[in-house]
Amino acid sequence: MAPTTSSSTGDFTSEVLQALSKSDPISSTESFPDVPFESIKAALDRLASRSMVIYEQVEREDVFLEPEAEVIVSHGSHEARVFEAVRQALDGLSIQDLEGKIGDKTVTKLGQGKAFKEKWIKKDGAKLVALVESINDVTRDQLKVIQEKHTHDAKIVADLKKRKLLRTQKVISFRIEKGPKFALELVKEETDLTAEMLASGAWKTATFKPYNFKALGADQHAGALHPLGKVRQELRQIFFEMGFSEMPTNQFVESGFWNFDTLFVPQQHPARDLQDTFYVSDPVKAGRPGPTSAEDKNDYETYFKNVQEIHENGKYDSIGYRYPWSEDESLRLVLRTHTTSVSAAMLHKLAGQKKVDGRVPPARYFSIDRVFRNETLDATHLCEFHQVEGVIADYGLTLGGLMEFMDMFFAAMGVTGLRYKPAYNPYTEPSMEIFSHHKGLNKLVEIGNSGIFRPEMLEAMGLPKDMRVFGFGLGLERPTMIKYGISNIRELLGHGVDLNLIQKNPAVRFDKD
Ligand SMILES: N[C@@H](Cc1ccccc1)C(=O)O
Repeated sequence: MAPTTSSSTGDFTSEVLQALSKSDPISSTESFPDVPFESIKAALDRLASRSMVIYEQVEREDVFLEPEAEVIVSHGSHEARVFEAVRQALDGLSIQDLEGKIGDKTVTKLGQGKAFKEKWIKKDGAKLVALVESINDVTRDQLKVIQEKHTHDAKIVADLKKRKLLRTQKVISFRIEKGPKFALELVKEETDLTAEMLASGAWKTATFKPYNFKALGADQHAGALHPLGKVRQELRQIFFEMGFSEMPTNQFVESGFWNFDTLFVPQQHPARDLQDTFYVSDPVKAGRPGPTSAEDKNDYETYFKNVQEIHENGKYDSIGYRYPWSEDESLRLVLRTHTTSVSAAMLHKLAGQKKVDGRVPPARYFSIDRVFRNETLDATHLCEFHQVEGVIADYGLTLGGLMEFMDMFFAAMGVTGLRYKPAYNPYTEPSMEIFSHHKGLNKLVEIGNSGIFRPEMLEAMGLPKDMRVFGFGLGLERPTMIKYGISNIRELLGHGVDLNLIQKNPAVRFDKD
């Protein structure tokens, strides 16, 4: 790289050092009136970081001439011009002639007044005559000083300002003095210790640049949390605080058995149609349900048979659906349409768990994970979404208790004033859709689905007759969109997501109604 001179790089360090060697301290605006503020500041920072100079910023008010004052400096004050015109006319001047000579009515008028007051001229009949040989044009002299120095005696400045001849302007300058390591030359500071320096021994005399611990550092392009992940985390916290434990939902593909049959969804149910469910084409079928680990001692064979029987012939005081149940249909692989398939597996395991005080212990489970439905895509629907699911298994549960629980759960999310509407699910009876009043839309919107699981489902698993199980489900996307003010689901999930939105959305959110 070609060597560059200091002025071509805009580096004023050597100019500053030169100026300081001649007088100390100096003022930046006096020593370098034409150098831009930023260049001076950059040079001073460099020098100060090496203790070569010490500087401080000072603010002062400079005065500048108004256009009228500029005219006075070049032509004399009004009164001086009047006096000069009168003095030059050896036997006096009429007022009209004076006006003609000066060529400006206001200057003539104001100047006359002041010249009279100063006793420089007087009226002699119809004429004006001079009273003195010469005068001192004090105003002009004062303005000349100010034009050069931009400052003067405070009283003079105040007077001239009152006469609207001056304006003031704030000027920022630096007061600069020599620092403890002052020198005329800036020593090159090394930023790296190189192999050459070690080999030549140059490291012994080199000056190293100190670390700048105040530097902000380069942008790290670190990962950012997705809004869905953040709201999911908030919900997990609510569940944990309410005594729930998390279900394993890491299996997106289920058999029809777990996704539908265990939940008493008949094999002809429209939800199982191709239009609603994604079936897996390879492999088409799962094996029969069985233990998920070596420790899993549950009886899957009996359960499988019970499910078949309750569908086909009825059992547990239920007449069932009475249709020829197909094992092939039950073993077809599907992308799970809800996480209730996992709830079913967990409740089945609960039934086989060791009894506590002679009975199946109460339990609370939740999950928040992906489900898949063959939906027509639009601004609020994708063919996959995240389902928030909860189940509570206990004795003596009532529908009123479910409503009270849902009120509490949603209140923890900041949603109050719930309304319930009777609904239908094949696996719950009674079932309720949950609504909340949406202030923005000014109407009730559905925010969840819930119910008490049917005995056909629970007793097939082997759960005791007097155990009741609440279940509920809601989407994670809708509350997230409301909380983050996103109106199109495609901006939240999928390839249309704006990464800026993900990176910029706040870590702390002030929820709006
Ligand atoms: N599975 C239901 C939610 C639900 C779960 C449990 C009981 C009742 C309803 C849904 O997908 O909407």
